[in-house]
Amino acid sequence: MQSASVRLESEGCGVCRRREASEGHTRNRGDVLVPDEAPDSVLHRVVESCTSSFRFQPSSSSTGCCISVHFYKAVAAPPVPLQPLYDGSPRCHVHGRDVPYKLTKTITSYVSRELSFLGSPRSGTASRHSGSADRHGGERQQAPNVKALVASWRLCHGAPPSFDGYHTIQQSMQWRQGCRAANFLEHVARRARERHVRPGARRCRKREWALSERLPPSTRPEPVSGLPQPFYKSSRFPSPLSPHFSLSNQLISLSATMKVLAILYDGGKAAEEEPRLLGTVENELGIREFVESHGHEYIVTSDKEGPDSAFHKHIVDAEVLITTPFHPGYLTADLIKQAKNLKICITAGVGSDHVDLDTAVTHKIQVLEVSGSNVVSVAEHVVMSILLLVRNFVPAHEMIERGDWQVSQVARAAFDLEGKVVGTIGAGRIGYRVLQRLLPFDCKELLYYDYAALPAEASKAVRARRVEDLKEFVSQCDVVTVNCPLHDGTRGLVNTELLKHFKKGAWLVNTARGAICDKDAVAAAVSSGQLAGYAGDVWNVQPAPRDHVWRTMKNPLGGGNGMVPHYSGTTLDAQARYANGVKSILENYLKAHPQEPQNVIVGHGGYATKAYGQR
Ligand SMILES: NC(=O)c1ccc[n+]([C@@H]2O[C@H](COP(=O)([O-])OP(=O)(O)OC[C@H]3O[C@@H](n4cnc5c(N)ncnc54)[C@H](O)[C@@H]3O)[C@@H](O)[C@H]2O)c1
Repeated sequence: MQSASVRLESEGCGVCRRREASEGHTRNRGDVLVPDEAPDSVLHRVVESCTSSFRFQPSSSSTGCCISVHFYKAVAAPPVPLQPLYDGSPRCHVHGRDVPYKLTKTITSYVSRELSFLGSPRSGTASRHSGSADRHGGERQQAPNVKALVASWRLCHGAPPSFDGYHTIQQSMQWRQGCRAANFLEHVARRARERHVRPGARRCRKREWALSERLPPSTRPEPVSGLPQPFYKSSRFPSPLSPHFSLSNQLISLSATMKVLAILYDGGKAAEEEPRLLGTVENELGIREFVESHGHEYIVTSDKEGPDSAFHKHIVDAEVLITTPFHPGYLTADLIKQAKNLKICITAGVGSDHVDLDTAVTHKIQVLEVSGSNVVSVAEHVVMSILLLVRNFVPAHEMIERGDWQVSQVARAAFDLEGKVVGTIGAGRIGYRVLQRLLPFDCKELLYYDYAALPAEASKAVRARRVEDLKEFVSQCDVVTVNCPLHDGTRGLVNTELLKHFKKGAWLVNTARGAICDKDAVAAAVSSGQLAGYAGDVWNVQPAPRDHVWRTMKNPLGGGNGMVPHYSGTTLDAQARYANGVKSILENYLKAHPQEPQNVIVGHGGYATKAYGQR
């Protein structure tokens, strides 16, 4: 028996091919058989679908994309087995990177499905144009060619092929990222959409796109026995039995709309006047056009508290969540459980403690932040806060505003930073930059407490000494600055007990996270004079309630408060950096490119950093 075959072959781009040739590696390929007795219309339909969707001509290949499609008539007698389309591992190398490879399989399964649903040659089912009655009416059996496909797949794989379209599509939605082929699919979808919104523009698939958009659920036929249910049940995809089903529709669906939800802070008039306030609801991180040009929905809100909030409402079907530490949308374990589509959380800034990271790990949700985007901004703020506390700046300025002039009143609590011992809890990106910036002040000593020791060269460069015991560390410092992330090991770290070990009259600066310091313990220590002052911009709840004790606490001399709203890491310079960073993380996600390793807090199913607790 002669067979017509459709061969889907992963051809690879020039870079991949050269690399693979040098490694002696051959690409995997997949053949889908069209039995010889299949009516020409079936083959015609497949070829037409593939050519229109992939825009490859029969027997042609392309190096513009990692997928090419070959059509040919095989003369070999069956069984011409289905070649494994991928090697069992869901990954391959593209441009030397480890990226998902499953997409080729997905395409093959679509083609298989096209074939199988177009009908059994024996039952004489129909061509594209004549077959709608056939596809809708009467009972259909699983087509013999499906069985043949399953059987030959079994021969090759020892397992049946996945005809479970739902499963495959779901997965390919994930695999889309990083796979060069996915770019192509997105391109196809985008072109289709563009054409749709520009009626009359060139000959196009506008009709198909419009139909798939309009297809009401009721037009989807009931499941057919013997075929997997989930595929039919998926509301995203028209049934293959529908007259509107086509490979190209499926491909468009593949890159269908996802919801990107951003929780940002209200910028009000300031944001209207200053477009560089990118982290605001008004200016939307400057990525609306980018997100929407990819056909995705972009929801931006500041309404984040309580079950009726926009955050709680939209998180249920959002695929991407963007939050900012300056106005954090708290993604609790409960919310994660409700967020069935959620794949990736992006922190517009640094510090992802507003996400329940352990639950994100178990739900395989990636958590990324724009590492380094505002570390200089914060380090500068830390140095400023140390100086304003040590030099008693705030009461001096308030005196001037009041119209008073009493030098002794403020000078009695003012000191030089020179000759003091300053220590940082956490010597990561920010902590280390603080040490670097303190170097010219000729402090008596610079100390750090961190479970990860600095490399010898790095600690030598800032002349910092590591102290391994926290109580011992604080007891040696005149100034303590907190620069570690908030996690189980640091929540409430600076509490009544630890404060007893501070030098009497020490200064404490915390720009890391409010909850690292016990609110009431700190307020008590400031008012008793155990701490000469406390400064920072982070609060245990944000926005801080009007009556938060840290707003008004004072030391016995009426000073010692350097609190400001959470803004040290959101200078206009920092906003430009983290908005860009969010965009490039999103871009990588959409294109399935690997993320920058330093941005990954939780990767696929595991922590990618050691900064959030010793593991
Ligand atoms: N106020 C702001 O605007 C702002 C902006 C950016 C970052 N931050 C906060 O600063 C934190 C640090 O940022 P980074 O970029 O320096 O992070 P980083 O990951 O570079 O450094 C964190 C350091 O803390 C250390 N650490 C973790 N747990 C510790 C513990 N229990 N004791 C001692 N050290 C510990 C880690 O080992 C690491 O060296 C962020 O997690 C965030 O919470 C605040």
